[in-house]
Amino acid sequence: MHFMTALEAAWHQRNSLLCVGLDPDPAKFPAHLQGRPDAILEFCKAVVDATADLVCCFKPQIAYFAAQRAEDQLEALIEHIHLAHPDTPVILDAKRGDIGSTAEQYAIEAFERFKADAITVNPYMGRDSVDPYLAYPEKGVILLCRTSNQGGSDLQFLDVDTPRGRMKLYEHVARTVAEDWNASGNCGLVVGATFPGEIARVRELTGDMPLLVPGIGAQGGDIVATMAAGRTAKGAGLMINSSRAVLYAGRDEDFAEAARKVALDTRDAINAHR
Ligand SMILES: O=c1ccn([C@@H]2O[C@H](COP(=O)(O)O)[C@@H](O)[C@H]2O)c(=O)[nH]1
Repeated sequence: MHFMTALEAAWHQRNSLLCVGLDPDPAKFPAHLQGRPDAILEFCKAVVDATADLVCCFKPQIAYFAAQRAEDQLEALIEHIHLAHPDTPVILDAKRGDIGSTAEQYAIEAFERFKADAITVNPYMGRDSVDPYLAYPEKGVILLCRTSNQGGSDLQFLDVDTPRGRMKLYEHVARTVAEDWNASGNCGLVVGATFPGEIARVRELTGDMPLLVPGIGAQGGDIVATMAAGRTAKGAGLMINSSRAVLYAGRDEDFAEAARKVALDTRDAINAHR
C-alpha cells in the first residue's frame, strides 16, 4: 500500500497522530533484558505490541541499531510490525544524503532490505541526491526542513536569495519539496515541535503535506502549540514523534505497560487539540 494512503487511514481509523520513535539504548533496558543477544528486538517488539493501537506510525532510528551491530534485529523488528500490525507504516529515520549512485544503494537498503514504508532524507545535496528515493512512488520520502535541535538555526534559518525571492533556507526547502519534488505525492517534511512558529509557516507553504514532528517529550516541545500550528483542516497532517519519553517511561519488567500509558496520555493530549 502507498505510504500516504496507509498514513491517512491510520490518522482517521485509529484516531491518532502519534508516532512512537524506536531508539533502543541497551544501557536503559530493564535488568531482565540486559546481556541478551536479542535484547534490542525483544525490547522494541514489546513496546510496539503495547502501543500499536495508539499510533499512526512507528519510527525506528537506524543509528541505535547500527551502533550495536544490530541491523539484523532492525530487519526482524520491521518484519514483525508488518506481520503483527499490518496497517501501521514504518518510517526508517536514517537522514540519508549522498550522490545519486550511493543514494540508490541507500534506497535499496531502506525499501528492499529493511522494507520500510518511508525514509527520512537530508535534502542538502539537492534533487539528484533525492531522486533514487522518489523512484519508489509508493514509499514516503520525508525531507529535513526545520529540525528540532537548536543548531538547526545555524543554516536552516539563514536568509537566502532563491529563484522565488529572499526567504529562510527552511522555507526554500519547504517550497522546493512541495512545488517541485512531490510529483508522486509521496513527500513529507521534518519540522521540530520545538519551533511551532516554523511549523505554522511550513503548513502555510505546503498545504496538507504530512509533517513529521519530533521534539515533544524529552526535548520539551509543546503539543498544544504544535497542534495549533500544524494540524490540517481535517485535524490531521502530522506525525508527532515521541521516542525516549515513551520507551523509557518504566525501567522494570513492566516497561511496556509504562510505555503504553505514556503513549496513551500523549495521544489523548494531541487529540484534545485536533
Ligand atoms: O529534527 C529532528 C529530526 C529527527 N529527530 C529524531 O527524532 C527522535 C526524537 O527522540 P526523542 O527521544 O523524542 O527526543 C530521535 O530519533 C531523533 O533522531 C529529532 O529529534 N529531530
